[in-house]
Amino acid sequence: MAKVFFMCKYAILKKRENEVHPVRIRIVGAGALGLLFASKIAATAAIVDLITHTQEQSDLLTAKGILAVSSQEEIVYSVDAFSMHTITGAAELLEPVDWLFLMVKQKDITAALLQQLLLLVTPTTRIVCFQNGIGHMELLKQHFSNDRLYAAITTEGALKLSAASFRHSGHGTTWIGRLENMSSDSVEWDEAEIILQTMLIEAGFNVFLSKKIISNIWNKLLINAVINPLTAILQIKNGALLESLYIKDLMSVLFEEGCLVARAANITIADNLWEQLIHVCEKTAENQSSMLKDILEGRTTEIDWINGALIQYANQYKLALPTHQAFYKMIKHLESR
Ligand SMILES: NC(=O)C1=CN([C@@H]2O[C@H](COP(=O)(O)OP(=O)(O)OC[C@H]3O[C@@H](n4cnc5c(N)ncnc54)[C@H](OP(=O)(O)O)[C@@H]3O)[C@@H](O)[C@H]2O)C=CC1
Ligand SMILES: CC(C)(CO)C(=O)C(=O)O
Repeated sequence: MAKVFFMCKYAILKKRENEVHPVRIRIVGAGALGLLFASKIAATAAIVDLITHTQEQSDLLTAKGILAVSSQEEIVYSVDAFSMHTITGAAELLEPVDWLFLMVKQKDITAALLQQLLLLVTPTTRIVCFQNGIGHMELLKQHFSNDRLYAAITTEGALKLSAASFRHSGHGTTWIGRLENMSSDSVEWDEAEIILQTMLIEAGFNVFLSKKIISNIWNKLLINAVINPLTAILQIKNGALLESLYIKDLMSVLFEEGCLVARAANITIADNLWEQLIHVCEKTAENQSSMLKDILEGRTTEIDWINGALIQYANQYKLALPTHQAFYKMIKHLESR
């Protein structure tokens, strides 16, 4: 039987005694990624709270903590959790935070959520968006200035098992970067950014600060735009994509069409991006992609922000993306069943 450990606030508070100002993090979205980051951060000297969608989930998390499940052990992390609906009526009761991590899906970034976010931050809170795909940062920019907006790209893998438990399905790397333009030689990371990176490394994440986050976002987008729709339509795990020459041909066509758009948008594509794509399939061979999971569980997918977004850019540049168009329509059909 797996061993169960309890990480309680008492131990964490004791650890904080000598600290001048522990970094404060607020995580919006207590799904797979939110539970992973909240639990690992809760085990450091940082202070973290979680904003859930429902009252039921915040009550459960407050009472029982987050259960991190692995094949060797189960660990319970105690966290503060509040539901979005309760706190928007009494946001002044929340502690101010240094960083807000936005960990909802693309479809959840609605006008209402953006209004609610305004209540969860102070003018100095910086916001980091972890979504796969593109389109979300444009929405965020309508409400927050560029100098406090960050994007993150992560290859961590997390699976939500229940409202208060998750499995860390794959260790990866996370790149965090300011949205405002940074020329590669003139960058000095400020103290808050270094503190955040140090804390996340202490929490067990492999984290880099990136001067080219837009290019990181697009490079991951080009990978997701191949793996996600193919695995979702064929209903196979990521590794199985590499087992057929026919599928590899399709991967290559999707990849080349995606690169066409990225080049038109002036994005730097990594020289070895195709090799990276193959490596992702190998490294996550046993995983179901997020799009396959969404389809199997009857949820809408992030296709509109992945292949759909590429198609929109292509229209703007008058480029044809017939294969992405076809896959987009097939996923939309599967979503509508
Ligand atoms: N999981 C992973 O391994 C990775 C995920 N990502 C990206 O991270 C993002 C999140 O993914 P993931 O964690 O898997 O998704 P999940 O669906 O597991 O989590 C999203 C969470 O956001 C909550 N939510 C939705 N709307 C609101 C709201 N208005 N207020 C508060 N909470 C809300 C949902 O609550 P409810 O379900 O109750 O509606 C849900 O708990 C996605 O864009 C994904 O592409 C990137 C890399 C890896
Ligand atoms: C990289 C990949 C394809 C891993 O499954 C992913 O990000 C996803 O499933 O959305």
